[in-house]
Amino acid sequence: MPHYGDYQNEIYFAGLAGVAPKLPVDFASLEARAAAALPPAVLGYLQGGCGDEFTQRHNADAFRHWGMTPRMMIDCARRDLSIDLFGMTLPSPIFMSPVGINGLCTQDGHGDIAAARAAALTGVPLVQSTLSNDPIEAVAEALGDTPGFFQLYTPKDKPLTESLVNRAEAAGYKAIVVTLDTWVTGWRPRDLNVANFPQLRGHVLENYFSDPVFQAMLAKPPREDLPAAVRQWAGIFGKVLTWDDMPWLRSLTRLPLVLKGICHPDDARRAIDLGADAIYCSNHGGRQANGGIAAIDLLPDVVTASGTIPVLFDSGIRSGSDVVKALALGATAVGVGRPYTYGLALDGAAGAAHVLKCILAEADLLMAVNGYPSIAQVRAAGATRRA
Ligand SMILES: Cc1cc2nc3c(=O)[nH]c(=O)nc-3n(C[C@H](O)[C@H](O)[C@H](O)COP(=O)(O)O)c2cc1C
Ligand SMILES: O=C(O)C(=O)c1ccccc1
Repeated sequence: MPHYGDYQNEIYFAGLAGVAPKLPVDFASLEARAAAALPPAVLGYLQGGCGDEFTQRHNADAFRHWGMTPRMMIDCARRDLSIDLFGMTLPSPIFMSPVGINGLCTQDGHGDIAAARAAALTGVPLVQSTLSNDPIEAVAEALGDTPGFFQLYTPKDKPLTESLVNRAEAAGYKAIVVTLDTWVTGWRPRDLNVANFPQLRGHVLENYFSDPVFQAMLAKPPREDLPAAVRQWAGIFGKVLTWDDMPWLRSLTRLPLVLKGICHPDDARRAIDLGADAIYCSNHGGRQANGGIAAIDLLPDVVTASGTIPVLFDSGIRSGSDVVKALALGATAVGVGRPYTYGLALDGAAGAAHVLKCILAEADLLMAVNGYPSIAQVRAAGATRRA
């Protein structure tokens, strides 16, 4: 069983030899470092959100009004952070949320591979976006034995959708995560003010360009006429999905089917009735709709509606204590988004792995101090909303 809290001692002991951690251990310092290092357009796309970014800020701030009560005299010398998901036992309760511009986070343009290596280094599963600078097959290889889940942006073209899902299955991905909230892009002032949308500049489209069904839609290979390929992509990117599409989505795969972007308990119930294997409660980090309620405040009702079906959660996770709170509120597994991308940008796979290790160390030590030896105990203890 990994002892995630040991990362703390590693850091302090390295300090005895005069070595401080290469990257900060807290989100605020990490974000400041990334802001200084990243090209402004990449930073704006990563850091930015919808409208005046109220929902995005509130996602993170809302964790402050949830609290946990420590319990004493419980043997927590060894903590078990493992969870069961999709028939697998995973060593920790976190995963890497899909981020479609991981590819641009490293200078070599292979940030998707670096993210997969970070997953392999930590055992933290990666949800790999459809948007990628490297094809999902290469990303799967870099994952080694660590599980990957494929996040599907459902194209308007059904044969292309089928091809992407078949490729993900063949490459060994363990679940299909269909994102529901991004068939159209939310209003993002930071990107609009500099007229920058990376996909339209030909970035992160490798899964389309490498796909035989997509290639057959073009007169020339994508790299020989990039503007035409990008136009084609823009034309087919986002299918408007409705509940009537669920039987078709369900028929695409035997892998567990996860619906990402569910925020309302009625939607969770409907998804489960129509065959979803897991619910992914998320508001896309406040990038898609502004003015909404913080995702963590929506989680408890979604969990109740989901019964025994697993609930994945992300949006606003910045620390180990955020992870523990989300688990206490009923999440089965918790997604880290922006924090790992900053690590990726600053130090590639090692940087992203550092961020994940810090979050896990803090979560583990919090469980130790609070008297929760396992995730089941965290969940049983719950969290309280402050007035
Ligand atoms: C730059 C960026 C790109 C993203 N790309 C995708 C994507 O391709 N697919 C997807 O389902 N979600 C995508 N997301 C949303 C994340 O999966 C996740 O829901 C979000 O980052 C959670 O918010 P947080 O990072 O503020 O915690 C993206 C998020 C960011 C920051
Ligand atoms: O930037 C995003 O959050 C994202 O997931 C996305 C992907 C494609 C088109 C628009 C937004």
